[in-house]
Amino acid sequence: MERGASPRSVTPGRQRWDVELVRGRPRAAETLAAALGRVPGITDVQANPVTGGVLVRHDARMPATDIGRMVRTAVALVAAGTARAARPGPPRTPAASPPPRTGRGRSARPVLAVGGGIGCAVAVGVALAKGSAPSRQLAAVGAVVAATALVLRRDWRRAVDTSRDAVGPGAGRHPLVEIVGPHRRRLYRAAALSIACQAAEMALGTFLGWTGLVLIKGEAAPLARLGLTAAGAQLCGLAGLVAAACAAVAGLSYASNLQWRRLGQDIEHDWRSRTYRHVQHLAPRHLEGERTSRVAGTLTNDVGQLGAFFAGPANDVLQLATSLLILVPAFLLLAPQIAWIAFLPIPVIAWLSLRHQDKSAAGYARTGERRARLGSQVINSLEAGATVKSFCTEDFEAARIDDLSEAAQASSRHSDRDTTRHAETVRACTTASMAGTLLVGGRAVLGGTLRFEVFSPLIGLPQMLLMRMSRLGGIADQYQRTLACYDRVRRLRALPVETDAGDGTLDLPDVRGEIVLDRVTFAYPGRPAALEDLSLTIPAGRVTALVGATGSGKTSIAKLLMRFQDADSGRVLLDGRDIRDLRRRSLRHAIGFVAQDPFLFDGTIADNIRYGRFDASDEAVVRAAAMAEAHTFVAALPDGYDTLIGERGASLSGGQRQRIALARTILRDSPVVILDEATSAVDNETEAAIQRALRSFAADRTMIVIAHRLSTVRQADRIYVMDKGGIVAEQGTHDELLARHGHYASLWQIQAGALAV
Ligand SMILES: Nc1ncnc2c1ncn2[C@@H]1O[C@H](COP(=O)(O)OP(=O)(O)OP(=O)(O)O)[C@@H](O)[C@H]1O
Repeated sequence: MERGASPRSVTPGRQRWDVELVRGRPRAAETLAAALGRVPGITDVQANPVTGGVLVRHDARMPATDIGRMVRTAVALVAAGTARAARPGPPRTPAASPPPRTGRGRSARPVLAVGGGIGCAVAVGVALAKGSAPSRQLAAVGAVVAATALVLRRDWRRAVDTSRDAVGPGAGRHPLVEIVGPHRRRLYRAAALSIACQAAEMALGTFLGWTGLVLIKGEAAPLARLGLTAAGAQLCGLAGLVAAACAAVAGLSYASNLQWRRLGQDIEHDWRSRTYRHVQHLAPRHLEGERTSRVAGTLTNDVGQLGAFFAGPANDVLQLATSLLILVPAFLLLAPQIAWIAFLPIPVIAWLSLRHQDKSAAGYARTGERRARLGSQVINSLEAGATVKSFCTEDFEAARIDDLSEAAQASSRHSDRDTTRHAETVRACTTASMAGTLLVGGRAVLGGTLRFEVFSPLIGLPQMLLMRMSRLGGIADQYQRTLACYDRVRRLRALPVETDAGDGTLDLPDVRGEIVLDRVTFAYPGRPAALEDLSLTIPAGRVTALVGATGSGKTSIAKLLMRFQDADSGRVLLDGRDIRDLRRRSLRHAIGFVAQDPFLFDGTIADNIRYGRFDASDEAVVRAAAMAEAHTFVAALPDGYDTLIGERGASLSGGQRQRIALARTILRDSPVVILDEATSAVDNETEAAIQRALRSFAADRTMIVIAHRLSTVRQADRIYVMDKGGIVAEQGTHDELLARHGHYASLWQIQAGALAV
């Protein structure tokens, strides 16, 4: 690895890099992306601060080594800039400085914080050295509280700042506030119940302490003050109070746990639905760069973690805070001389937890990334089961998973070591504080400055608190995981959805279906042009065929018509209207499309044919199936149209799948139909039958047939023969093209077997 940047994959026009510098640093990621984006020939740069991955798309004609050099130079420059920014020194140039914040400048904050901290420390020092006993104790506890507040405030602000640096919805608010979103009411309800439960638990602890006092000293003073003077009466009274407190704790704990869990589930459901809806509306080009399993991982695991944090650790934090709010005043009031030692570990633990969080952030991001890669490979290998078996590469695949699993395990091992060390340090702090409270409190009791009856009930309470605090390590861990997951969710939601510049609609019965490509040039990011200055006309109500060399841009034309992609220059017109002036939904309703590799859903055959026209009658389904030559084989199945076909239609043959997909498009009855190699997997005889059936279907609509098998397009009204680089080499009817003795004619001869004779 060179200066923290190493190439992960290099393909023509595209390189993926792992850049340590940007991991966990959104600003550095943005700067690097902006710097590289300005390099001529680089068309697109995406730098992911969560994973440290940098995707560079560039002109495929540029040598990969040049791009590599530029990436390394840019990383070195950004690293130098980051180091300069981190050092105190001359102010940065305005271009490199972050935008000014509102109110007091950001740079003033540390100075104020340090100034304030020094001021507080001096005040505390003076009070401790010169003050009276109560003021000394107050100052000590005040220092503990102030230190805790400073540490927590720093973390809160940092999370908000990171959020502000980020892109997408919710940027600028604390992630936890953003995660709760519209469920604040339930959060408040759950919090109120938790607080009440905590108070009941404290009361129970106090009553148990008093019971001990009655047994040891014969009476508990607070009860005597209430009129219960006899030990027996006090014990009976205490039994009642303990029973009531127990019932209250049980009831409140049940209700609050239920509320927290419901909150977790609501958050999970809400984020999953919203994010999934967003993903459904993403522009296809944005999803092409993402691995499906990675997106699925975000929608399941990451979103699950958002809910899980509120179902568990958030409740723990609140209980801890409530305990503190009750105990700090109680101690200050009743036993100020031991308050500082009882609460001393709080800022220490808070600081340790946040330092752990700093250290573990990159680790979690790395582990998440490696797990995503592992998950993706597992799914890929399973889906490629037949290929793997036919190539006898089971061992190779197993070794591949082994390696990825090992890498994921190694990075979690590292994080686990840190997490365990942190948890144990926290436990050591809490135990030390417990011992310290006992010793200092015990000395105060022996010295007569603290009454035993006060010390006795109080001693159990901080223990309860400290036990809870020992969980702070785990809570910080969960918090960190949640932030990492939230970041991934937010990045997914920041990908742009399809928007409509125009708001034109189409009245389907009025669509004639004339399509014109007017000097269209189109290139996939970082690739040479797939279509170059292409002009062609597809007449309305006719069958037009696109044939020609593989990779000559036939499918790309279909994608432009459907607006899965947009032309870089030139226009695509439908009935004389630029399709960019139309609403996408309206345009897509007007076009039926059978893709080269059609997707069938896990469900019945009827469900799949009905997909997109869910209200179609059974008769209409059967008619469409008959037209696609599917009815005979479907009717022969034991369950007919109710046959379950498995994931992606796994229990059907390739040709059967194609016919179901064709029936689905026929049922949709759109005025324009594009068949992209729609019958490539069916035998010649069946295809001829489909052609005959489609003739009546095509009578009043525009059909575009993309095919390699020329017999499929023989009857077309016009045939365009495409050549590499998306240009039209020849055009005409089948007979006209044969008469030209050009490319089409030789293709026909090859396919007809004439040359073989
Ligand atoms: N998603 C993509 N990203 C980058 N390049 C792509 C993408 N899809 C297609 N291409 C490239 O665009 C060019 C045209 O591809 P297209 O699929 O339109 O060709 P085609 O004529 O339909 O090929 P075939 O007959 O093999 O289906 C090819 O060079 C291909 O590699």
